[in-house]
Amino acid sequence: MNIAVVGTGYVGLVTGVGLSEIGHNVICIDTDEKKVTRMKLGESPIYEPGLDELMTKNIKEGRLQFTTNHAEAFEAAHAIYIAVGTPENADGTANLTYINQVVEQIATYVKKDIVVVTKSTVPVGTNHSIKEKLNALLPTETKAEVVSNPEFLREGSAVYDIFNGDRIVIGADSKEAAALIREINEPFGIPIYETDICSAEMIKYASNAFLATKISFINEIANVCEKVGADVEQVAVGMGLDSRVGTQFLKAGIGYGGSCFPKDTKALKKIAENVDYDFGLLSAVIEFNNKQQRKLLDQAVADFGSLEGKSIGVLGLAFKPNTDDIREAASLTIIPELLRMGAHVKAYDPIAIENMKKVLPTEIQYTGSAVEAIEDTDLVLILTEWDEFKSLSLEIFVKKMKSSFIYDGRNCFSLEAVQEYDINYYSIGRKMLNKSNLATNKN
Ligand SMILES: NC(=O)C1=CN([C@@H]2O[C@H](COP(=O)(O)OP(=O)(O)OC[C@H]3O[C@@H](n4cnc5c(N)ncnc54)[C@H](O)[C@@H]3O)[C@@H](O)[C@H]2O)C=CC1
Ligand SMILES: O=C(O)[C@H]1O[C@H](OP(=O)(O)OP(=O)(O)OC[C@H]2O[C@@H](n3ccc(=O)[nH]c3=O)[C@H](O)[C@@H]2O)[C@H](O)[C@@H](O)[C@@H]1O
Repeated sequence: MNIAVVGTGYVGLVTGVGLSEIGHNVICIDTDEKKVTRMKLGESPIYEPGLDELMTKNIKEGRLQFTTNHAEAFEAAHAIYIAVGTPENADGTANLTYINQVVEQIATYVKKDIVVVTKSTVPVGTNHSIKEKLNALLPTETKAEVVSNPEFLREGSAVYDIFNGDRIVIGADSKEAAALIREINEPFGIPIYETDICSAEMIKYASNAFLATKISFINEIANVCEKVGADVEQVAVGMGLDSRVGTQFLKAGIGYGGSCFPKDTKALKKIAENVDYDFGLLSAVIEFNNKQQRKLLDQAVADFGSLEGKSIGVLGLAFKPNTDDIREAASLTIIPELLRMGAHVKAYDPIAIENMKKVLPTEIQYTGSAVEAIEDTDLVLILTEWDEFKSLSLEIFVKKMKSSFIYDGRNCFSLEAVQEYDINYYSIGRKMLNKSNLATNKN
């Protein structure tokens, strides 16, 4: 099958590469010329383990091409996938500017019947309005069908997810269009769930909102655990043994970030508001997550008093490990606040430093290693659970830091391991290991 994929971000590029790997002829279009030039050489513009290799392979085998030219890309396409961004508007609603641009481009360049597949996360009703607009703009003899095919991949494991997802959702009103998209996807060997368009659009938002709720729930449990002397890690294991609860997404920490959970929870709240429904539970999840992202900061202020003049090492800038994405990361909440309070910040991340430099170019002292970031510091904050941090020897903290205060927002170390050292260790939902009575550190 010939497929055109519009937009080569995390979703478009990985989808395009995945579809070519299962045998389709794929042409990916992006308006960003620099990106397209790199991709033609087999270089991924995003950090995603395994992606470069798979791109190069499929380019060489002649199934994967890149262009900035929509007309060329649409010419032979049996289906056009839309995978452009749907960022957040200031009021929390989804911004459909890029989607609308693609609709115009399809209407301008498509000359035959076409099936348009929406991969982007869009509010319920968007696919119906895409179909209406297209059929109004296309010549009368040409017909467009629209299929909602939301994406569930995670950044950092996107290549794995595209071939090993739990389900592929196909939302369609037309049996023929649904059959075409089923046929395209069947080689993935992933269970396919067919439904109507509105339900497919809602499945995407409901899934992300549910996962965000699960994270906020375990984080609230963690906060109570700290106060009653329970250990959230053990509580999560015990809860997960019940298959109705499940073991995943019960990792307590400093809240969820990334380009989707924060944006999609707000968009769903707005979708409900637009039909006069107050989604109170979701509002609480969003509000609580904002507080949880500040948790280490609040704890540091409570323990140290003023942070002015303190040297603080930050380990981890990305919103989660194995990605260079810092969108809505806890680091973006915490670091500016530390700087405002007069602290000196040294920061290290294995791959997200370049992205952080675009936001805070001079205010932070970026280091080339984790060890340099912790050297001579009064306090270290761990914001992302990179394996590189988890495998650091705890002795290094004792040797290199001015005084060994580690505030771990991702529970990278076991309490048993930390207990072996002279370290003051605060983590999420677990006992605080307070070796040198923190009260004496207050300014
Ligand atoms: N990032 C993720 O892990 C996931 C994202 N999603 C959803 O997928 C959609 C895309 O997200 P990302 O891939 O993160 O976006 P992104 O922002 O990384 O990439 C979008 C790309 O589209 C290009 N573009 C914009 N307008 C264009 C046009 N008219 N023609 C050609 N290219 C155009 C941009 O230059 C950019 O390269 C969003 O709706 C998002 O919510 C869904 C699941 C996972
Ligand atoms: O719509 C999307 O864009 C995607 O959003 C998430 O994927 P992603 O944001 O890449 O990453 P996750 O692994 O879900 O992590 C999101 C955030 O939640 C946090 N998290 C996750 C799991 C957990 O147990 N605890 C926890 O705090 C992570 O640290 C991270 O900040 C979903 O997992 C994907 O299914 C979805 O396709």
